Amino acid sequence: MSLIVRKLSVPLGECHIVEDASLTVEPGNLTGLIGANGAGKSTLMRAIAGLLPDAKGEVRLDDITTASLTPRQLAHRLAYLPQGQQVDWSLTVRDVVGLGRFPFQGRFGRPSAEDRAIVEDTIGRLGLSAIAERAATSLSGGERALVLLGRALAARTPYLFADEPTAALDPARQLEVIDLLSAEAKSGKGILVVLHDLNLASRYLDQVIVMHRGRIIADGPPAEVLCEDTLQTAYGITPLTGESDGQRWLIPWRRT
Ligand SMILES: Nc1ncnc2c1ncn2[C@@H]1O[C@H](COP(=O)(O)OP(=O)(O)OP(=O)(O)O)[C@@H](O)[C@H]1O
Repeated sequence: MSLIVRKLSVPLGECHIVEDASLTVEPGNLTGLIGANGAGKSTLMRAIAGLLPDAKGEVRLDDITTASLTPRQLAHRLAYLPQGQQVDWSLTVRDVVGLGRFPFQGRFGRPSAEDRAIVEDTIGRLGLSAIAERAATSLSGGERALVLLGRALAARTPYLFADEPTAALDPARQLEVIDLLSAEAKSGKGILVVLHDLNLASRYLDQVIVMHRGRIIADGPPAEVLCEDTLQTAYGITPLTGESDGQRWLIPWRRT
């Protein structure tokens, strides 16, 4: 059981934004997609999530081709947190998190007791209880990012995609969210996250996939993949690395 992507390409006119991408997201693993701005990470994630009809290639979710699933069937298996999403709806924080349960309700169905319990649990885990009744449009950037992550988590799908879930967060919240995603993975979910923070990638990811100009140039455990050569190709940087508490840390040190 896993999410397997084979030779996925996203055409744009005569060229490709993503070309021949093959990867596997294993349940139990926190898998990261990294690479420079414009490398194709969000496009690849959106294509895997079935949001780009022009994409070519195959995506199999636990041995089922996603092309054969209805949007609702796919939403039962995969939740997707887009990059930097705004909230324009006049809903409370609790309502926005509750939208994550929508695919599990009938057309005119009301949230079940289980739906409500999952929403409260998600709000609690993300530390949002104190603002649960606030209008979502009144939130700070970091609060909004947590609420939208809550919506994706509340779906409780076996696979979760999150595009830069830590980008708007302060350092403590970044650690909190990556710890939470790590715990979700350990509980058996297959999680794919886009990250720009190489230190979080080095310390927390089980598997790192590096993109460069629309192609995957490396895929493996952080200790192997986050090496000088790959980081130079991907970003044109030299890292500074070290070890603390048995974990390897890594910070971008100079441009090369
Ligand atoms: N509809 C489109 N039309 C033209 N160019 C596009 C379109 N969608 C994406 N691109 C281009 O494709 C490239 C990859 O975009 P993508 O958003 O996947 O990058 P990314 O790796 O997620 O970048 P970032 O780290 O900046 O979020 C970028 O150069 C982007 O401008």
